[in-house]
Amino acid sequence: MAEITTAKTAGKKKEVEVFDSEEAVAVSLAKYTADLSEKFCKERGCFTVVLSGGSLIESLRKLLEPPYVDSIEWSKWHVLWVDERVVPKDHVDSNYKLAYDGFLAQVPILPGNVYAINDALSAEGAAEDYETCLKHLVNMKVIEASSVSGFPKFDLMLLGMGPDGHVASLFPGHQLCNENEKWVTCIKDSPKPPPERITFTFPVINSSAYIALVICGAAEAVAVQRALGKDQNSDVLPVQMVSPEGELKWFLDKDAASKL
Ligand SMILES: O=C(O)[C@H](O)[C@@H](O)[C@H](O)[C@H](O)COP(=O)(O)O
Repeated sequence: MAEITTAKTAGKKKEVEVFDSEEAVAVSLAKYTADLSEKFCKERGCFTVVLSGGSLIESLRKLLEPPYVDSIEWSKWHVLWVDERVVPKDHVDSNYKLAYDGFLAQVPILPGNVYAINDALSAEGAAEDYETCLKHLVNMKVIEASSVSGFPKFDLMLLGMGPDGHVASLFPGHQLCNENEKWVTCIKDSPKPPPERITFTFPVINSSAYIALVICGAAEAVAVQRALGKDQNSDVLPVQMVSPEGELKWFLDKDAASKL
């Protein structure tokens, strides 16, 4: 049985759900994503979904099966990345390749609605180019603009977390965690290889309507404990800075939640 904790602070809703297994996380994540897809396709005529790299893509596998594979309005999806490694799109480290091979190639999302980074550019160039792409999509009203922050407001952001508490390519103690003007920026000294990446900034992440933080495995348990337990440590982990305008839901398996 899943354990659920829900809290509302200053109008923001945060829910933490602990599942018995990664399989149960994947089942619930598929329903959560499909329900939001239905809501936004009905309300806005499209659905903007932001992916991260890592194990998240594997956790989306239930969307590739009935009933969701047939019921989701895939042609209304617009897919972007919260972070990407600065490597060619066919490189083993590419988040695009990971998502394409493991997910996108198996559903009828329109190729023109999949926004990969320009892999012909430098890290700085790719970040600027991606920000320009976001601005265009906001102007076209594919992506909403937040009336609170003015930053792009994605319908659903799907985030993983590293054992050190990083999200996207925003690492503990790194100055990029404090970037508050740019929409997309680059890092050239990522502690997790490869070193060059582009990433959305916290103002963009936190303007989201919905964020799912999907965390499985014992390696992440200490960071989960620091973020959700009674933490005495004054250093704030990037994952603790995730605080969307809309709703935040943590999907944890019991190993990730083992220190709570
Ligand atoms: O490009 C990346 O490295 C990812 O976007 C990164 O932020 C990832 O989501 C976390 O590191 C969690 O990865 P795991 O789920 O594989 O632990």
